[in-house]
Amino acid sequence: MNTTELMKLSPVIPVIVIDDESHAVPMARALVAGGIRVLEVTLRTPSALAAIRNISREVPDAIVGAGTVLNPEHLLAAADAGAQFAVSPGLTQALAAAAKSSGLALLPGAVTPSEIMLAMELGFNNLKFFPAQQSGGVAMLKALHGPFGSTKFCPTGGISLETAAEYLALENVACIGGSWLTPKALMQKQDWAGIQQLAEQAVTLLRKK
Ligand SMILES: O=C(O)C(=O)C[C@H](O)[C@H](O)COP(=O)(O)O
Repeated sequence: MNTTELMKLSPVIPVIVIDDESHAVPMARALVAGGIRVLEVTLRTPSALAAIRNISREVPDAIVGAGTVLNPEHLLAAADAGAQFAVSPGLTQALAAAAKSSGLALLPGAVTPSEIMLAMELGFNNLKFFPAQQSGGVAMLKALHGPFGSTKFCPTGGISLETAAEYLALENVACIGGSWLTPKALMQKQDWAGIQQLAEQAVTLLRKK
């Protein structure tokens, strides 16, 4: 799995926070049943690595990766837990080197021209654009398309079902990320049918051209 393939698999990548390890597998099954296979579990909670491990073992149709990967230790722990990709909010040389040597696909974050140039220098042409809305959103991505015509972005941060289509219509946007598919309230209630419905709604409304 490389990031080009990954970004083609789903118009939207849910950004997931797992507070309770037991929620991971039923939540992943609900998203997959709703048509979303690529899942980003953020390493923000103590349950995250166990969640990745359990999803990768028990939900074979899911392609599970780790989000909030901030350093080589996170990346290696994610790979060890069975993550098939990693997403980071930014990029460092150490993280780039760890991704290269481990072979794990990394989607690193960049928003400014210099950050994008550095990422390209380190071998990354598929980037997360984070935080998307706060960094200038659609207008910023349109402006970046001029000098960086071959770079593809996955904007994430501040995007909702209402604004998602605007992003996906851009030539340099391959997919988007968002937390709205797994809201805390539904997770706490273990409302897996509700999460499946959110996934179905997103898939129906957001087919990438
Ligand atoms: O922790 C990370 O590395 C992240 O990926 C941050 C997420 O992209 C945003 O938290 C998602 O943004 P919202 O959809 O606005 O909630």
